[in-house]
Formats: sequence, structure tokens, C-alpha cells
Amino acid sequence: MQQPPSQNMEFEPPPGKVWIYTTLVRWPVLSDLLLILMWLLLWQVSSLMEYEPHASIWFPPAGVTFSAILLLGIRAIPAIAFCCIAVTFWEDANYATHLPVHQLLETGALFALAHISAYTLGASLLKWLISHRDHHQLPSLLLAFTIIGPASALLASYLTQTALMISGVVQNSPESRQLWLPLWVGDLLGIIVLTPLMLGILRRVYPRCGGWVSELGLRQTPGSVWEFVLKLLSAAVLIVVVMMLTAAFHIKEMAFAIFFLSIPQMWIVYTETPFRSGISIALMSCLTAVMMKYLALGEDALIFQFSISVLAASSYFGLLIPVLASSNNRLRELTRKDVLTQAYSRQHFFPQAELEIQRARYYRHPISLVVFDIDHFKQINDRFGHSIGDIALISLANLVASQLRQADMLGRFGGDEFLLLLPGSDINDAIATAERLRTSLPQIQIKGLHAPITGSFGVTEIGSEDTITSAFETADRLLLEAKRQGRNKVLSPS
Ligand SMILES: Nc1nc2c(ncn2[C@@H]2O[C@H](COP(=O)(O)OP(=O)(O)OP(=O)(O)O)[C@@H](O)[C@H]2O)c(=O)[nH]1
Repeated sequence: MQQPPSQNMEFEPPPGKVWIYTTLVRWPVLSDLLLILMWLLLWQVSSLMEYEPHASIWFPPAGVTFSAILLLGIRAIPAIAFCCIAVTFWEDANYATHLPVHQLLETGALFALAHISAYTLGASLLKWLISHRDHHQLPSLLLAFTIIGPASALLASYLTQTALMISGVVQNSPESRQLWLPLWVGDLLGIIVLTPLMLGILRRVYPRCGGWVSELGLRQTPGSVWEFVLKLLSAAVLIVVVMMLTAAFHIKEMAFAIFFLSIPQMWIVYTETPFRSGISIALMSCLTAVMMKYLALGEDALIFQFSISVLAASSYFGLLIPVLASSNNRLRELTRKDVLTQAYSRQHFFPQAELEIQRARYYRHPISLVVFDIDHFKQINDRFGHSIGDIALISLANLVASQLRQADMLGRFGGDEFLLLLPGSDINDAIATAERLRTSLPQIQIKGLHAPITGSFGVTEIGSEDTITSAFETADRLLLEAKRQGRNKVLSPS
């Protein structure tokens, strides 16, 4: 059944850092301050990468806004509005335009309105999709993100251009009516590259929000930091070499070699945690933007930044492979084992037993099957309750498992009936094993169960003409015969 996202699931802090999270939970205003600090810091970074007036080649604050609204909803708006107004004053100082305070406030408010409304629309739509879909459908959510993210960036860029014109910061000329394009490139990159990473960071900054982020199933155990640094360095070297060659030889086509960055990036994606992959994409994008600025590669800006965007988007889809592989393993494990007793499920036991029979035949080793069942188990359930019945089944499986050799295989046929495959055991060994189990069953002690557990056993050696099904039928018949003869017995073909 589809579960709604659990909005209240708290972030689980790593041991040793619990105090940070309890402090953030106690004073949420600290979380807001951290959000503001991140936004302004990244804005400062982006202002170093301005490649057209008012437009940066990389505008990471867009990624912060989008992920903050995605995570916190409208609760994020005051902090982001504050940032938009603050940077308007900052820009005024940078460009030395010395506009009056009321005009700066108006410009800041218009910028905030343009920026926030576009991203609120996009993030709310994505959030709605997340809450109305099975979270495990990650591929379709990622697809939605790669469509909605750039579309909201486009809307934000167009609205920001309009806001700048209304406030008089830029003139309403045919040239400035094209401003949306460089604005879009920066915002688009900020969103695609940073949103997943920022979601991970903000989830830690706001421990009470975004339980659904954890439910996306992207959590994995990180490997060695040094190996990660080595991979990052190889990617960084590749960027630096490609960009320096492009700048040195002035050959535009050389810029396309940036696509080789996909090799170290995919290496990171397949071997590191999703959080580290996010860090890598953000760092590569930042390094590209900085190099572009300092090597004066503005003409090739679109090639580089679109390559990084495409790489980021494909990385997110690449992330799905380890996630899907681990959930596949989980599912396989669930079908392999019986959830209650941890014995092999019937579906796994029979084909596996067939293979073991073939192996035994090949090596000319004996192999036997025991089928057994608790006596009067229904009465245990009826007298002491189903929970006690469950504990009895678990204890029985544990007891049998503790007495098995490594090659032996325990399966649960269903209810209180179990299967035991004994490779290397002939009929006499198998009878001895079954007898040993039968005499140890009454030793099982369960709180609340005031009756000894006994069991009945059917034992057969699997002959050269037998299959696992025919051997099961023989052993099961013997088990029923043992029941008929008064239970607590081991029967084998006479
Ligand atoms: N507690 C619990 N009971 C189960 C489970 N699966 C099946 N049962 C019950 O196990 C009982 C099986 O009873 P039977 O094997 O038919 O009969 P029995 O009482 O063991 O009698 P004999 O086999 O003739 O000695 C039924 O009452 C089932 O409802 C389970 O997972 N947990």
C-alpha cells in the first residue's frame, strides 16, 4: 500500500554530533540563520563568476531556494526573501549605483517576488508529485525533477528580468530583453547541480523536516575519504587540463572534451554515496565556472555549463543503479528466507535442494530429507496464544539451525512444517539426526508456554531415481504415519 511521506521523521544524527541536532531542534532560528548564511555565501561565490551584467555563469542560490522550499515549504520564504533584499543592497554597493534606500527595497522586494514565486511553484509541484507517488519510483521522480527544475529556472529568469526592468535597474532595451537567457543558464545549473546536495545538507540543518528524503532509499555507508578525494582530484585534473588546452589553442571543439569528465564522475556515482556524488557534481561545476572566469573562456561558457548540467542529470539517474541493486538484493533476501523463522522459504528450498541432489549424485554422495512438524501445534496456539505459537516456531528453527552442519539446509514448508536437507547423510545418519532433534525439542523453554514441545519426523534417503518432490512426498507420508502412530516419533521407510 502506498504510504504518505512521513513529514515528521527526524534526521538521525551520527553519534558524537547529537548536541548539534538537539540545539537546532531547540532553536529553529539557528537553522534559519544557517540557511541565510549558505544562501549569501553561495551568492558571493556566484558573483565572482559574473559573465554578463547581473548574470552569473553559475547561480547556486537558486539551488538553495529550490531545495529549501521543497523541504520546508512556505516556512523557507522569509529567510530567502531577506537574502534577496540583502543582496540587492550588496549589488548596489558593488556596482556603486547608490540608489536611494526606498528604490533598493522596492528592487529587492521585486527580485524576491520573482525568484521566490517561480521556485515555490516548481518546488510545490515536485513536492506534490512526491507525496502522491510511491517514493520508490525514484526514476520517475528524477525525471520530474529534471523537467520541473529547469522549467522553474526559466520562469524565475524571465520574472527576474521583468523585475529588474520594472525597478529600473536595467533599461527596457531589446538587448536587456535577452537577459533571461544568461540568467537561466546560471539558475539552471544552480538547480540541477545543487538541489540534491542541498536537500541532504538542509535535512541536517532542519532535523525535524523532510522525512521523505530519507525514505528515498539513497542512504548508503560511505567508504574511505582518501579514495573519494583521489577520485575528485582525477576529475579536477581532467577539467583543468581540458580548459587550459581550450584556452591555450583557441580551438572551440576542444571544449567538448569536457564530456570525458563523465568517466571520473560515473566512477564516483557507482562507488560512493549519493551525498558524495552530489558534492562531486557541485565541486566540478564550481571549478569549471571559476576556471572559465579566470581563463576568459566566456565564449565557451554554454558548452561547459551545459555539459556539467547534462552530467549532473545523468549522474542522478546513475545513482539509481546502486539503489535499485540494493533494493533488489533486499527483495531477493525476503523471498529467500521465511520472515518469521529465518529458515529458507519453500520457494527457495525446493530448487536449491534439486541442485544439491544433482551435486550429490555427481560425487556419488548420499543425501537425505527430513520433514517434521510440531505435535498439536494448533492447541499451543489456542491455549497460549498465537504470539507464543510464533515464539515456539522461532525457537524450534533456532534449535534446529544450531545443530546443523554447514551443508545442511533448513526450510519452512508452511505452518509448523519444516524441511531439512542433509547432504552427505545416508538413511542411518539422517535417522540419527532426526532422533537427536526429537529428543532435544522438549528442552525448548518459552515463557508462558506450560507444555513441552514435541515433534514428529518423516525421514527418507533420496535415491538415484528420486526428485526433491518425490522425496518430499515419501517423507511427508512417513510424517503423517508418525502422527497416526501417536506422534513424537521418527519414521523411515522400512
Ligand atoms: N502462531 C502461528 N501459528 C501458525 C502459523 N502458521 C500456521 N499456524 C497454525 O499452525 C496450526 C497447524 O496445525 P496442524 O499442523 O494442522 O495441526 P496440529 O495442531 O499441529 O496437529 P498435528 O500436526 O496433527 O499434531 C494451525 O492452527 C495454524 O493456524 C504461524 O506462522 N504462526
